[in-house]
Amino acid sequence: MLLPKSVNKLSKFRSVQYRKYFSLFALRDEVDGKVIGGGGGDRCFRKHANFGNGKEASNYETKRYSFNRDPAFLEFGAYRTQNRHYRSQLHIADIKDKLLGSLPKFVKIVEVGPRDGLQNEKEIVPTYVKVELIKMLVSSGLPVVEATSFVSPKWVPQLADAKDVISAIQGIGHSRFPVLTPNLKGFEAAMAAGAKEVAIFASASESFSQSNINCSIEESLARYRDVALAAENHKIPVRGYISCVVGCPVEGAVPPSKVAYVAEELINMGCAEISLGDTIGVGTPGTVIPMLEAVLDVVPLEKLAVHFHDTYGQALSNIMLSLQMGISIVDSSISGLGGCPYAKGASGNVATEDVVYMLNGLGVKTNVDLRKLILAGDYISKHLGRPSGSKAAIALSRTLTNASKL
Ligand SMILES: CC(C)(COP(=O)([O-])OP(=O)([O-])OC[C@H]1O[C@@H](n2cnc3c(N)ncnc32)[C@H](O)[C@@H]1OP(=O)([O-])[O-])[C@@H](O)C(=O)NCCC(=O)NCCSC(=O)C[C@@](C)(O)CC(=O)[O-]
Repeated sequence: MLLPKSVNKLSKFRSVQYRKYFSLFALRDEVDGKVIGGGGGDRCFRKHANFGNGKEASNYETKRYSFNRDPAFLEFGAYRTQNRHYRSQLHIADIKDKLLGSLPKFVKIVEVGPRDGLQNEKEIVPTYVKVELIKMLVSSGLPVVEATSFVSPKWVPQLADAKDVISAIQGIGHSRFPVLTPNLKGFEAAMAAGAKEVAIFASASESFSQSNINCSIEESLARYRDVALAAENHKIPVRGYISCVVGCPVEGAVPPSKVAYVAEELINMGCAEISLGDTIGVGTPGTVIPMLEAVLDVVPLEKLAVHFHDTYGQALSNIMLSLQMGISIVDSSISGLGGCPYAKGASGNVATEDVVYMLNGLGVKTNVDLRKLILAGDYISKHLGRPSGSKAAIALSRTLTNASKL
């Protein structure tokens, strides 16, 4: 391959394949994901990062790189030694396009920490702490913060203050605050408290349905039809969850066809969105792909959300492949809080900070400010008296010297 010799020649390349090449080598700020540099290899990366920071690189090393200061052209750079000429390997862009070309440009993050994250906490978290957490999450730019559940306080004592939480967050920011409602009783209580969106939660596993909501899958679907109808009358959007989409703590592997069946029932009753929950975090890309394929056969892509727990450390890889399959709604929980009271051993959801960090690195927009997110995680982790479950938050808190001063 001949290296282009002039900017004019490069411009020709740029007009055709600029985006591809540029993002292949883009170096992004680790916190906000903004592009600060790029290049065709480690060395180009470093040099370009220097320019991105506004510093002139004037040492001998610099001269050995063939690159232009315009970030758009850097990817065409090459590294030469006396014996070898290292090229930018433009064909790698095809691989990148194959692997990442289908990623959505924007991902909507549904923060479930105040509900899914806290519902499993044994010590009751005071209402004011929940409200402050929600305010901090809203200020980070999260578009949806699932706030609480209107379930039986005997079943989930931690969320017995649902009414107070909802009334305290009325009018905060521009985020939406859906709440879980297992039946008409919960729906009516949610409406009375001022909730404007609800979520219903079915399961693809019979055993889990029994242990979580004390009824069979069919009974739950009948209840949810009533809730969905009531919501339609109130012009309230309904989200439908399906638990155990890959595995169940009692039954083991769950067939994708069963998930597809429940998903279609939920769609038919009017759910605006279906969130697929790997409740016990056993899924891997190998088991998640067939499940998503089965559901995509009956639910439009834009209505699907993924909800991965990170029990086996698989959540980010499962999210990545979901994005590659075109899904653009991802549930996550601040600091990786959570677990389900009716799924023993299930750990928290994937941490929101980790998801945002990954999406920033991929150049996928979320409109979420990772610094503010880290502050929210810091707040709740301190209250709970344990370290954050987010690896990105822990690592960044070290480098961002004092997170509370950001
Ligand atoms: C569904 C029920 C209520 C059935 O519970 P039940 O005991 O079968 O219901 P019941 O109708 O016989 O009522 C029993 C008592 O609960 C009351 N009750 C009944 N409904 C309500 C209500 N809405 N709000 C407040 N109180 C309620 C009702 O009034 C009665 O009170 P009593 O007469 O004994 O004083 C119960 O099983 C329940 O509340 N379960 C909720 C369990 C739960 O919240 N699980 C966690 C959420 S799901 C999840 O985390 C998974 C997900 C979504 O994140 C996705 C994933 O990761 O997989």
